[in-house]
Amino acid sequence: MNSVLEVKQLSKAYGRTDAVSSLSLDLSEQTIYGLLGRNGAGKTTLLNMVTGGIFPDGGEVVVHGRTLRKGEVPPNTCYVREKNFYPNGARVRDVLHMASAFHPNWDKELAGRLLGTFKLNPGQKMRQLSRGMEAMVGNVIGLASRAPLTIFDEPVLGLDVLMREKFYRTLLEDYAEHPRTVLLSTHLIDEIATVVEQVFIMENGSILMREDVEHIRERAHTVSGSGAALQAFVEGRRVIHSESYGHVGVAIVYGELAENERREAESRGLAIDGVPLQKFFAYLIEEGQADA
Ligand SMILES: Nc1ncnc2c1ncn2[C@@H]1O[C@H](COP(=O)(O)OP(=O)(O)OP(=O)(O)O)[C@@H](O)[C@H]1O
Repeated sequence: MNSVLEVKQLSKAYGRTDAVSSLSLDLSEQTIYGLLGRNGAGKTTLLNMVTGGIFPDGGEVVVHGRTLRKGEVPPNTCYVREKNFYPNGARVRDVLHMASAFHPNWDKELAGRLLGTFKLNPGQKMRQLSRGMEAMVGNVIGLASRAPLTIFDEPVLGLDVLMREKFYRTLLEDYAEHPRTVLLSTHLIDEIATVVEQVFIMENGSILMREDVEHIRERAHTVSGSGAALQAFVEGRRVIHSESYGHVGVAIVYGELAENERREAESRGLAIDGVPLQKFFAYLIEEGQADA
């Protein structure tokens, strides 16, 4: 598959803070990706460099095969920021109209329909919108742009559960008919687990893991039982996290478990369960910090 975005050894420091350090990643066409990381992990700094908002200290950004020059905004890309500044007095319809001028694939009919779906009044002034409604205007732009590379930074922040679900459902429906590359940056993995195909887990300005969501589900296990049996079972495996309560222990193990390995665990009185992705993500980051 063709590469839509290549980030090569990208770095950006603010004073002594390495917001992004020598980070590389690549996104292929027609795939939905998640960029996951806690507050301050460096996601927004990375996205700002990818979309030409800030210039890196080092490294390269290649969008649709072209290296971005200083100050250049990447072509065929829509970036829905977490925070936006709108002209004074601008109304929802004005903001959509402005956005339509930047995106050659803009679907006016879809934009109009989405305003209805998300209960937005086109005549309302932007500064009168709630935080969630303002985020939704950005999301309408991201969806209606149909840009070959569409990036959403924390798209559901400030939205209620119903609106979050509506946004994800609409994204998937539109993606099914108009596949493109979508990157969703968030700190809420469970919410996007059914939407994204691959995730990049970011911490301290670096990528800790790049993995298919399905693989994470298949490979992340909670193994629990007597401490001695658990100790023997996890020997040689990747243990992301472990806890013990007296003689009983719980370990989060990452890796494939064959049928005979499961049977072996059961015969030792160990129970094997899945791991909620948000928990896995938190443990992985803890492990990364312990290793650092
Ligand atoms: N303009 C700036 N000046 C100084 N430090 C900054 C600036 N922007 C970001 N940083 C620092 O760089 C690091 C990464 O911040 P960044 O906003 O990229 O993280 P993030 O993953 O997007 O976090 P969040 O989810 O909270 O938005 C943080 O330590 C932050 O304090």
